[in-house]
Amino acid sequence: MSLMPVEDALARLIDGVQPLETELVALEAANGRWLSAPLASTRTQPPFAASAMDGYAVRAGDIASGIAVLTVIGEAPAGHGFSGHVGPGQSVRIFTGAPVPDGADTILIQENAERSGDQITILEAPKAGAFVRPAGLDFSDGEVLLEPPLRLGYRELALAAAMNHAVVPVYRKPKVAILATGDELVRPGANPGPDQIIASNHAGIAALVEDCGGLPLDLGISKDDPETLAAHVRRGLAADADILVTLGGASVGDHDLVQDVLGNEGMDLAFWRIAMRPGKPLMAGHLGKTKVLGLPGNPVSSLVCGLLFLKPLIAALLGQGKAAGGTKQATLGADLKENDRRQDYIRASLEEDDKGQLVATPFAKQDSSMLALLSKSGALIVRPPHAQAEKAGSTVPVLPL
Ligand SMILES: Nc1nc2c(c(=O)[nH]1)N[C@H]1C(S)=C(S)[C@@H](COP(=O)(O)OP(=O)(O)OC[C@H]3O[C@@H](n4cnc5c(N)ncnc54)[C@H](O)[C@@H]3O)O[C@H]1N2
Ligand code: MOO
Repeated sequence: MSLMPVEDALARLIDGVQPLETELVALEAANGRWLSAPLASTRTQPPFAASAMDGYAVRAGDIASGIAVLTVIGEAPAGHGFSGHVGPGQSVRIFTGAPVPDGADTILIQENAERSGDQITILEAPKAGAFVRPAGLDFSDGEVLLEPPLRLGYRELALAAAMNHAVVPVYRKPKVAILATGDELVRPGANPGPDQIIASNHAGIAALVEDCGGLPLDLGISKDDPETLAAHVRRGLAADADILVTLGGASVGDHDLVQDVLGNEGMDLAFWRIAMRPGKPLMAGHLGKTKVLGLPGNPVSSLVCGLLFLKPLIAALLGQGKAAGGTKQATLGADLKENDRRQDYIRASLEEDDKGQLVATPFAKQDSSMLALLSKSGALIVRPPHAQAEKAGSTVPVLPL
């Protein structure tokens, strides 16, 4: 049985995937969304030379000539500029954020002035231009400050607001329908029968979808019979899912019906069975406009395949092009034996040694049903097919989790 290399499968899955449509969303709803077009400022910020401190707007020339006392001729709070002109020997009471009045060019902070009526005595002379923010210090009208690929977070949203955008263009969230399969499965919180277990993959994959910027859609659990499975699949298609993820039923057992049922529904198969561990029975195809990803049932296989395949697929739909590999180099913390033909993703702890170097130590047990072990893992050590035995202390690529 030939198995497809991981890189080939990933390329087949991602190549030619076009980003989804753009929608305009209010800033309040845009946290975590992926920007779909460059965003230029509609303003210069600050739009005028502004005071950075509370104090007095003065003339640098007066200070240089050694004047010690100035007359206060008006006031400029933030939002209310002083409309007159500051002449020699004069100053204006000013507050942080207010426009520096015409004629003035320097701020004397109030701690360094003593006021008496409309006179101030300079206690400590400011440097010329002190505490004045020139117009455009932050950015200028027309400047492109945010560009895709970019996920909008708190800093970007504050900046978009300062640029005077109330709405931003973002890619529509990919809708990911998730369907678990198996007579043995019940939802978390239910009472399992004696031969049943709790369906766990759904919760993990849905969270991963959200982390990637997608919208998970729960299609529930289908029994292992073709009609029920087909009905669930049709519900996913009717909901206009961009991606249909099936969980389990992807292997070769008599009750692994997913591929047959999807085939009957008209799926074009792109690939099935990958040279990787965990995750060998991974399957992909498309049903009309809906991309289909069949993840293996074993929980760790499901989540690792989600990370390696579903995540880049969602990224491509959100305009991120080819997602980077994301591996780092780490020192191996224990010996590894030689690898077979499947690319291995070995669950490992990840720690920093006293020199700040990452150390990845593989766990002894690697069964693909062990979720507790996965949650303890800091990284997956990536072992290419047929990799030679490796001694502790050598350098290996790791995928931090
Ligand atoms: N004769 C062979 N048997 C198997 C092969 C093979 O090549 N030849 N491949 C094995 C590998 S590798 C994997 S991975 C599994 C995956 O098979 P399926 O995708 O068909 O998954 P199921 O058989 O439905 O389930 C496997 C296992 O995972 C549990 N499961 C399923 N769904 C969930 C869920 N949503 N939440 C939690 N646990 C789930 C299920 O109860 C089984 O224990 O096949 C091997 N067999
Ligand atoms: O691929 Mo399976 O995921 O080895 O358990």
